[in-house]
Amino acid sequence: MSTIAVLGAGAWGTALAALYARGGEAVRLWGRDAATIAAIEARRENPRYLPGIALPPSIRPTTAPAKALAGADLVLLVVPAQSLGGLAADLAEDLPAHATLVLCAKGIERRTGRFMSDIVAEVLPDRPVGILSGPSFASDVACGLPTAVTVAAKDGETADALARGLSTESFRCYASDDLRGVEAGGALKNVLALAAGVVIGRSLGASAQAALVTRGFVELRRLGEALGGRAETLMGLSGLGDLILTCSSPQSRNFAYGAALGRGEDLSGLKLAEGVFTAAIAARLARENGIEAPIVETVAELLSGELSVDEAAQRLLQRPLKREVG
Ligand SMILES: NC(=O)C1=CN([C@@H]2O[C@H](COP(=O)(O)OP(=O)(O)OC[C@H]3O[C@@H](n4cnc5c(N)ncnc54)[C@H](OP(=O)(O)O)[C@@H]3O)[C@@H](O)[C@H]2O)C=CC1
Ligand SMILES: O=C(CO)COP(=O)(O)O
Repeated sequence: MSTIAVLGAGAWGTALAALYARGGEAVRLWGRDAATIAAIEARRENPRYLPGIALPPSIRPTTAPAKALAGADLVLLVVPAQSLGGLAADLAEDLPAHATLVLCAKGIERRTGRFMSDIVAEVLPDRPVGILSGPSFASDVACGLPTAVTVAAKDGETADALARGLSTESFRCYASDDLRGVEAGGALKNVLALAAGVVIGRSLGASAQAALVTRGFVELRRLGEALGGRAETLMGLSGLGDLILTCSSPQSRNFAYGAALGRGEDLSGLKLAEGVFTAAIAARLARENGIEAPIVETVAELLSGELSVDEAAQRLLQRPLKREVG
């Protein structure tokens, strides 16, 4: 049995806590919001982020990071990408010496262009670090529905050990030593899910959706490779797999955000959509690396208000014709 500290009591942190508690691990769930933690303690439910899903009674919720971390073998960091640096710095002194960190956010730090593993390597150097990414909606996982994801680390043995430790009967983890490929896939698919949502929200049709997702995947692969990932990783669960999931389901918050944008609705009060924070920095990284990424760039300009939805669609349709491959 492992002792697992899950840091971040949002939808994904709560779902992972439920998954591993059900699997018989000792799970502590840390959240900064006292009301949410009190509700989990009292009602075995996270009413704010996973309403209606019963949580195992063995989860130990807390607002004290030191309590969550004491004796932990695995520490799952499950806060939004833009908050990871601050949280990692705050934890430094309470982290058990032997604990392996598993980074679960999907994004790129918008101010610096750092990936999640870069942030943690700077703030907590010399720590074993893994990335967990792949098609996995929190509510599915929290309910025990099956899926498969990728767990990556810099070296294959650490990745293998993490994949064994993090797999359960319903949650199948494949190991990878392509850390950058896995984190790039997870971050970039969110930007493309926004675009797919816009297509559906603006009623441009299922054909346009399929065309956009396919050309979006070309961009994900090109940019992911330019940033150091491997093509086969980007074609795996954390790239193509998660792209298929989030570009086709309104259950995806990124897709739902894009759909609301496409319908011209008020966007305030929507749930976390990581692609909103990643789009501009992904577009910048593409430009800096000489990568053609018109969909990513268009999403960034749409979000910044430089383009309207119809102008964005026209811009993509009116690009010069070219060969499909090459
Ligand atoms: N939901 C999903 O299906 C999946 C999500 N992910 C990824 O996991 C990450 C987290 O997403 P998710 O849990 O869904 O997001 P939610 O919006 O559901 O929850 C975010 C949680 O992080 C907390 N938080 C935010 N900022 C900080 C901070 N500075 N310090 C401490 N806690 C903080 C929030 O606390 P508070 O309530 O106090 O604001 C909240 O508990 C994202 O990168 C997402 O892409 C990955 C796979 C699946
Ligand atoms: O990453 C996810 C599923 O794999 C969750 O996607 P959303 O953040 O778009 O809801």
